[in-house]
Amino acid sequence: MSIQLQMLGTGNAFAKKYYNNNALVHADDYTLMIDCGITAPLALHQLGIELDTIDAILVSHIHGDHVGGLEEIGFRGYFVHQRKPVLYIASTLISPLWDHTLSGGMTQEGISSIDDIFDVRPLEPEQPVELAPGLKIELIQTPHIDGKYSYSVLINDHIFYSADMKFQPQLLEHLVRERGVHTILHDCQLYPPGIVHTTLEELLSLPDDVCRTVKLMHYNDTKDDFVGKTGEMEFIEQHKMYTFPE
Ligand SMILES: Nc1ccn([C@@H]2O[C@@H]3COP(=O)(O)O[C@H]3[C@H]2O)c(=O)n1
Ligand SMILES: [Zn+2]
Ligand SMILES: [Zn+2]
Repeated sequence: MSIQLQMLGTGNAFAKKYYNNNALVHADDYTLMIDCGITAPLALHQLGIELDTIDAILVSHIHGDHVGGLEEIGFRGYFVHQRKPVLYIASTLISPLWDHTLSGGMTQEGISSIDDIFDVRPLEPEQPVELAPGLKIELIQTPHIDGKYSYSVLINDHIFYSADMKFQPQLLEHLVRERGVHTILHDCQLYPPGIVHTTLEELLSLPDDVCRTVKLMHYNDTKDDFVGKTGEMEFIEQHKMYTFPE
């Protein structure tokens, strides 16, 4: 079965032309949302996608452009739909997400923990989980902010979806050459220095066989200036539906 991917947004944290870098992954009639940033509820609305068509949300790390929409989604589930959204999240991120991000806005009578709002399904890195027939995910811990956890996602063994991450050429080579990854969706900082992200320059330095698999996302508003300057790597466009072989 093929996987369909639609980015709700492809922008970086400060982009204004593009929504936050969040994705919908469709496997048959199951839909997984990867990250739920500040702009995710608006992007869903603009696309005419109802919340109840999303089967689960997966969180890569705790930054606003990746989790900032969870309060709205959680409250809508609690007060409007009387349904807890399913939340796949690395076990190390559960307490940071609730204690440092969500609890300030959401704690009230009847709501005292993340489990009151979400159907939390803890994940461990390198332990694949089948979410639905035809959709398997595996978290891979990748470096982003020193001292904080962040997890990229391997989809059906062959599609690597980067969380925000510093350049990891050895990991990317390993994924393509040893693990059969055919598509790498990678965050891309167009201007150096990357510091907490991978730059276009770094991605262009990858060997050809790896470079060929890379598609660029999480870019800034001047992305059009770089069209034709990214070698074999193409920019993923928000809202367009892409089909990848399994
Ligand atoms: N050490 C840091 C930490 C964060 N940042 C910026 O803040 C953004 C938070 O969301 P992001 O998508 O991870 O991108 C980060 C950097 O732009 C940064 O530039 N340097
Ligand atoms: Zn980000
Ligand atoms: Zn980040």
